[in-house]
Amino acid sequence: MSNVTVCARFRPRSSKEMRDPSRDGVCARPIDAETFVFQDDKEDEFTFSLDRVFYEDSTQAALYDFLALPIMRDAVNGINGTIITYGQTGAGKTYSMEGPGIHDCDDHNKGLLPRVVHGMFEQISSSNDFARYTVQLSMVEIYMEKVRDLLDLSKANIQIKENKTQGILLSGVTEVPVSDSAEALQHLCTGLANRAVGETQMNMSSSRSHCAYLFTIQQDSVKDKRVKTGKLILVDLAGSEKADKTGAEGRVLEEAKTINKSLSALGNVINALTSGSSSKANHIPYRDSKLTRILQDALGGNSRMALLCCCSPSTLNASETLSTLRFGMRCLLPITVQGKTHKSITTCQ
Ligand SMILES: Nc1ncnc2c1ncn2[C@@H]1O[C@H](COP(=O)(O)OP(=O)(O)OP(=O)(O)O)[C@@H](O)[C@H]1O
Repeated sequence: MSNVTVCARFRPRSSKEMRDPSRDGVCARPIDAETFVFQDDKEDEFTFSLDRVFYEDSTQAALYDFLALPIMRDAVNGINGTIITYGQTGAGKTYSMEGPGIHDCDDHNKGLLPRVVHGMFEQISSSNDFARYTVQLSMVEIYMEKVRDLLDLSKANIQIKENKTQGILLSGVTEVPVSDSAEALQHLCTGLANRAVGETQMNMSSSRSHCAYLFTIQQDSVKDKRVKTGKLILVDLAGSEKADKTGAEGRVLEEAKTINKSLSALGNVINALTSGSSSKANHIPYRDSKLTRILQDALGGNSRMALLCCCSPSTLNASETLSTLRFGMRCLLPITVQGKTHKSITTCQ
């Protein structure tokens, strides 16, 4: 992977969290735009440095500009990209990805997904006359290792295939051609409404499934007939809370275990990609989960990825936030500090 960005975002505290009197109620103390000091349940302190930290007062626009805009631009130019929100349930993944609603929310609150859609069509319409673009949209949900088509709920078990020319394919998945942002947003709303219907049918919560928005952007050059294709995938992951902490039993426990397995598969894949070795011996375990298999093209090769670690700033959720941040640190590219290569520059104090 040529480029990976890892950021953290602390959402504002909820009213319940505001009432927590311990240690001012917050577990992170900002140092600057990349660094903060984190205090865990035992009051041990850790200094975290990431590519960017978005604190409680950060805007959706700032998040988009730093994290998503460069990846969207590259995707329009044929470079695959992935944007992922990670974190425990209620940490702000969906708010960051969608905002309060895809369609009917004001400009200020709009999340990454509608901003990416607007930005993509803006870039396409401002491009020169020598290229013709087509954009296709698919939307799937991964629940209990089954891939479900959110644009056609009758396709409840989509198979993942690979082909030499097109790479990873979701066999038979609905791909709708979209020619402007209004059309794309309309389909995304349909997909989200279907997701809610599916939840009721299966008696599950959306926080227990991964949701992936897939854009395939094809650029046909009028001049030299060259065709470039960029795949851009946005993923709102299932909540990352640990199975043993939820006190779950039966199906809920199975759900939690399946989610944990796929999230650790994702961590292992990104870790393998960023651990530096480009030799053939460096096996990338894409096949360990449906999630990593779907993301294979958008993560491997000459691609870009941004991971947003969504965090509660509250001491009430400190241990979950610490594991979210540790996941993020595993995904960072090694950094060379004073001649030594570090996986990250996290330090325990
Ligand atoms: N940056 C933010 N600014 C304002 N409110 C936020 C922000 N982030 C999250 N929230 C609010 O916090 C609550 C939880 O956020 P959200 O639903 O996005 O969490 P989540 O991680 O997606 O949870 P789940 O896994 O259940 O989907 C929501 O009420 C949301 O509006």
